[in-house]
Amino acid sequence: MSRLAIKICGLSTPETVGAAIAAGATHLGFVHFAKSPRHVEAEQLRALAPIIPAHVERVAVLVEPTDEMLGELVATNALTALQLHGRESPERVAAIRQRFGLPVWKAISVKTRADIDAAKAYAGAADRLLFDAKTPDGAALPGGMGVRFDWTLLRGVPISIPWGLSGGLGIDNVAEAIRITGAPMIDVSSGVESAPGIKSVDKIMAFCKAAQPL
Ligand SMILES: O=C(O)c1ccccc1NCC(=O)[C@H](O)[C@H](O)COP(=O)(O)O
Repeated sequence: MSRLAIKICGLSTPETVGAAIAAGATHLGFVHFAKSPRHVEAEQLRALAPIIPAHVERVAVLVEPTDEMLGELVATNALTALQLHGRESPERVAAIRQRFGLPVWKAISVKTRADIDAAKAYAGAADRLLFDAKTPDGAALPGGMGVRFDWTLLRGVPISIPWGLSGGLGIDNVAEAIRITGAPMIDVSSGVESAPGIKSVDKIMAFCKAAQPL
């Protein structure tokens, strides 16, 4: 069985980036979305990059980004993937992948089984799907709100490209989420925070341990 991939999302400081790496995270997420308490600018990303070893992936999280915005982030040379967390169409996902030459992930907002079925449209366009909970209507953010969906919706669903599970994961439920879904990758943000946008070193450590019990 291959190793579980763990993405700690919404990082912004050297201390918490270091903690995620030490805890065994395989992927680090950096949110570039002005309304988010986790927003990082391209300059912050550039400054954090040197402390991240090459084997750890760095993923920018964006919501319906313009090409100009993408160009600025990709030019930092700090990234290994782009995660699109808005209403980007399969055509837009494919165009971004072709233009910027990085793997592109598509977040799929899930409330019902139909949302999961609709994700099939991204096969061939996205390099990875991230099944995340749909945030409430009118919410300020499309992710990072600690909302979970019914994990049993993923049971028995054939998914033809790499994928991950996200939304409302935390120290107390991550093992159960993996058991129910068989997710090869998990992603967490608010579940390892002490306040919105403030990552907790202790919670990052505990989460990674809970996800990979010996
Ligand atoms: O985290 C944010 O602030 C954010 C803002 C805009 C778009 C996406 C965002 N986060 C996406 C993520 O990948 C989160 O890790 C994911 O939604 C899970 O969050 P949580 O339920 O808090 O663990």
